[in-house]
Amino acid sequence: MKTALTIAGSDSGGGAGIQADLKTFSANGVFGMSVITAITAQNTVEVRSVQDIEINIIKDQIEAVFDDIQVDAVKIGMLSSSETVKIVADRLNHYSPKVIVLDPVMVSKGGHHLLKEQAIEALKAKMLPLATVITPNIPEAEVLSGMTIRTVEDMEQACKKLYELGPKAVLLKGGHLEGEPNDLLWDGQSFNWFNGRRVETKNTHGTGCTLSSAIAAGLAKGEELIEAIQSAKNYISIAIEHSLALGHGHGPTNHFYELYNKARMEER
Ligand SMILES: Nc1ncnc2c1ncn2[C@@H]1O[C@H](COP(=O)(O)OP(=O)(O)O)[C@@H](O)[C@H]1O
Ligand SMILES: Cc1ncc(COP(=O)(O)O)c(N)n1
Repeated sequence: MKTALTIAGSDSGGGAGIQADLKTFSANGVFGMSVITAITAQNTVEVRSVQDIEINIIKDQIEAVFDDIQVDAVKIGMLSSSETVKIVADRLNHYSPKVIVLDPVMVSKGGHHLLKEQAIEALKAKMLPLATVITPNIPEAEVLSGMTIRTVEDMEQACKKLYELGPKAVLLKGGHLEGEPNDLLWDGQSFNWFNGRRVETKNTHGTGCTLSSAIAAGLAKGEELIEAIQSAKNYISIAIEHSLALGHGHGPTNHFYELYNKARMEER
């Protein structure tokens, strides 16, 4: 079985972070492993508190996995501090996994900062150049590129600017713009659009985590980047369409809709 490792924060509410990543890996047929960088006390409404995990423990988790188990793809989410960015980058440089999908998580849907401002420069300098693909949303791409993004032309320009920072490809997610949620890929050669249909729902907690983990799962299975993104886009679209109205804020997506649906059909 192919494997994927998430290096990210824990979401007690279960919809984003490590929990979303492991559910996504499982739903997409790869064996999931995790390195926890921070623990968030979080639900669908808010992040109440955050404890960063000690740097040595982050290092030990990464080494424990890589020293023993084949890692077919790495997905990176919440990194929280510049110290965490640096140790993760250092260890990934050492083990050089074939695939690194970097979701440059910065702020939760409720507005809580999940990456300290002082860590943004370290993320740009140390992590972006290691990535097979980065998956920023519009606000994250604005911070990383230093430009405002309102139109399709802005999206194209931002992709090119982010590509200059060193990743092999940039997938800029259009979910935060008005209109259809279309995502744009730039791989230094050409643009590819992955189009979606907007679902009118507030239950979008963990959509970014889920998309990036699904891309990592596809790449772990040996799919080409475009194929992996297309199947991840199909997966997240279904997960949002059947999202769950749990909690009082932004509910989670439905990671196992297809499996539950198949099981129900077979029962009939
Ligand atoms: N309401 C929606 N309906 C359908 N797809 C959506 C919706 N909102 C976001 N998406 C898609 O979900 C994925 C995650 O995007 P986004 O919500 O922008 O990320 P993030 O969680 O990092 O802010 C993207 O493919 C985006 O186009
Ligand atoms: C621990 C953790 N990591 C990431 C996110 C971002 O979630 P989203 O995918 O909705 O941007 C989150 N809310 N909590």
